[in-house]
Amino acid sequence: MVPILGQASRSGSLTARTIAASKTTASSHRLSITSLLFLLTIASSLPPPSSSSSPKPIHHDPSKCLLYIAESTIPNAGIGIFAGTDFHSGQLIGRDGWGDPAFATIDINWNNADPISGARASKSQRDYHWPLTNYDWSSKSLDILQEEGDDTSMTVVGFGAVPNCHFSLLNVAEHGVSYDLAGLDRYNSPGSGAITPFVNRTSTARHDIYAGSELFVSYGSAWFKNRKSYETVPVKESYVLAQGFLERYGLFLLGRRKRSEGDDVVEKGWKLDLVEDNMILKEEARRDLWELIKTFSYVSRAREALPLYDGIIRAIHKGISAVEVENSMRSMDYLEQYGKCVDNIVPGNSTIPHAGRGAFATRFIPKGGLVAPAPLVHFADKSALHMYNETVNKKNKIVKNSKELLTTQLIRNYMFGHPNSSVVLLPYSSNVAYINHHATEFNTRLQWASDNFTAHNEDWLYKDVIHLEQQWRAGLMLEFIATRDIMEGEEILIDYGDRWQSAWNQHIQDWKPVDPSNDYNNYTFLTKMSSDNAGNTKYRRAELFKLDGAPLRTKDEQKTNPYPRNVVIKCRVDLDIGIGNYTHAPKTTPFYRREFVEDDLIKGSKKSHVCNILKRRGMPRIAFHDEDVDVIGPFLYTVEISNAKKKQGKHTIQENHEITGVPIEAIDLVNQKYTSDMFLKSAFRHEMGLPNGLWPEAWMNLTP
Ligand SMILES: C[S@@+](CC[C@H](N)C(=O)[O-])C[C@H]1O[C@@H](n2cnc3c(N)ncnc32)[C@H](O)[C@@H]1O
Repeated sequence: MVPILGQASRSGSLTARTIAASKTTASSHRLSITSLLFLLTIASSLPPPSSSSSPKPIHHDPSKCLLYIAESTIPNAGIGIFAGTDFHSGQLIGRDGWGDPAFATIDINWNNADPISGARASKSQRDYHWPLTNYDWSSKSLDILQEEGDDTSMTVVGFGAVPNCHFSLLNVAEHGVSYDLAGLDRYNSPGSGAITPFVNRTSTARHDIYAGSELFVSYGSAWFKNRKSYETVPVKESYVLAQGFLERYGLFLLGRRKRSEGDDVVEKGWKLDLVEDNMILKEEARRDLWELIKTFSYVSRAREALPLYDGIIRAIHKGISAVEVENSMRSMDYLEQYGKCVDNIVPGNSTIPHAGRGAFATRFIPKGGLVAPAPLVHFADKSALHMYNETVNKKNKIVKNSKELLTTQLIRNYMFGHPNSSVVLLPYSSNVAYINHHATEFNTRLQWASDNFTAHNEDWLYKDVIHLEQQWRAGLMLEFIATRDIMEGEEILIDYGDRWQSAWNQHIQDWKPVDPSNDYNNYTFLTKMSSDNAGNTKYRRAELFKLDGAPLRTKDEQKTNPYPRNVVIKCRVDLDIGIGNYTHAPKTTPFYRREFVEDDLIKGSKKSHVCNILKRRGMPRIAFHDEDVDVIGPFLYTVEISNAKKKQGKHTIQENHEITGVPIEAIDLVNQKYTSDMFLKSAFRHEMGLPNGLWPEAWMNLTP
């Protein structure tokens, strides 16, 4: 993912009203600045651009390579991802089993803070090199209920990282992740805590997609609005404004521009008159005018959304997105010649003990063939991945203890590195993160991208680490190549190298399962949690209390039969339902009581609140006559949510809620921060190695 780049310059802040009254000498070849300003500001809020609809039937052909990476159709946007066949509306993008993993990075600013003052590093100031800044997702956006740490950011490789965002062409919808430990348990596997449990993030087609189309996902308008260097990139509303502008421009070309409010000159069918002979400006003048509009120094997102000159009339007739779609397709010949297939592997359960998941071939791959491309995000300084214990500084502030390095972020296990180099590399295309190691029975090897592919700057391999540090955009690529014929269904394996193998051997030797009768001391390595653990009984993974089908315990029952301290109860309810706006901040905390409604589940999926269970009631017995069994229906719960904070204008309002009739689907038991397996002291951490001779000499800046 390298988002669309807009022009960086911006000047002035002209408002529509102040200049809309300017008169335009439309017949004149030379345009005055006021007429230009008029044109620049007549944008109005007409309906959004209509999407193109093609009569061509959709034909999904799973025998083809379903997805390619290739140079994006957006200028300067690096690589993008393209459909290799048609996809029906709603269809999974990829094939069965396809789903991307997400990696939680924890307290990255705190861990990179100044060790003396405790001043946190800031991502936006980029005072440490954290190139995933532009790839991070919030836990909420991935439907994750369990916050792993105080400040968690999620990196999603594959569809969370490769596709670009183009708000008028969004054709792919992304979904939440699942939580799944792949059977690696702290009580039975040395692999526990070494792999990510956040997996299977799927993507589906928002509408029918034709082969050759570039795929676009939404980063959300806020992504662009929060980043200075993207201040001119069009967001959703920019296309509405630009389309409105075009409609008025079309009238202007016919000499029928609106003179004042209420002047109804937009008669039906006027667009049919938009032919050369009817236009009041000659072709050359129209071209100059458009050139002026597109290059005038007043830059805005809406202006950047306007089409190029050749697309104006089509955009007026069919909508801007219809024109953009035409420009965002690549031919199959192009994709086969210049693209790289990312559909040769899918995730599955690994054949290797304790490894978790692996990657499996979807088709026969001949010896020497491309298994998968691996575009890379480079980290110039791997110490950014360090995680420290805490200490108290002179000002009584909890800061990192830079002398007590505890471990490194989990994502390190998914990176390539070298002990003599501060550089580490994260492959970010789909499914390559799942490729496991075998020292002898590997069937795949790595090489640098060989054909000057757009995503790979070979010269970076010969430049030093300082040069790499200055590059904030991804620009390197490895390729996974078959070392022998690989059959459909075989697990893809590479050799991570001798150092990785020795580290794993040592880990297996040292590893001991957690003692289930006394593991509260083990469940986190951070002393910041230890006061919370004091006197606690034991740890049991939260979700298990729901899976075993037992009714959830009420607050009263928990007095004698408590859940372990690592368990947090969360309710998915929408606290706005039935509550209007406040005209002023209330003096006492308002209390609301109501019955659970279906809308809670729909809207509440992203609104999850820590809650208490007050009461439980069983549903009447239900008889399934066809199966001739009686079953007890699920329980319904009364829950309380205390001191829920709500922002309204400049006020922060606290409310208390009691909601009755809450079904089990809306109640989640999640693990408290810092208590999941990735925080085990014993969890394995080691980067993967590249084959001898592949790691660039120019990056060897450390002595081991
Ligand atoms: C790049 S990831 C591979 C995908 C990973 N298996 C998963 O489920 O997400 C590398 C990690 O997988 C596990 N792994 C890979 N090869 C392994 C092997 N041969 N034996 C045990 N664990 C392995 C280790 O935890 C390693 O740190």
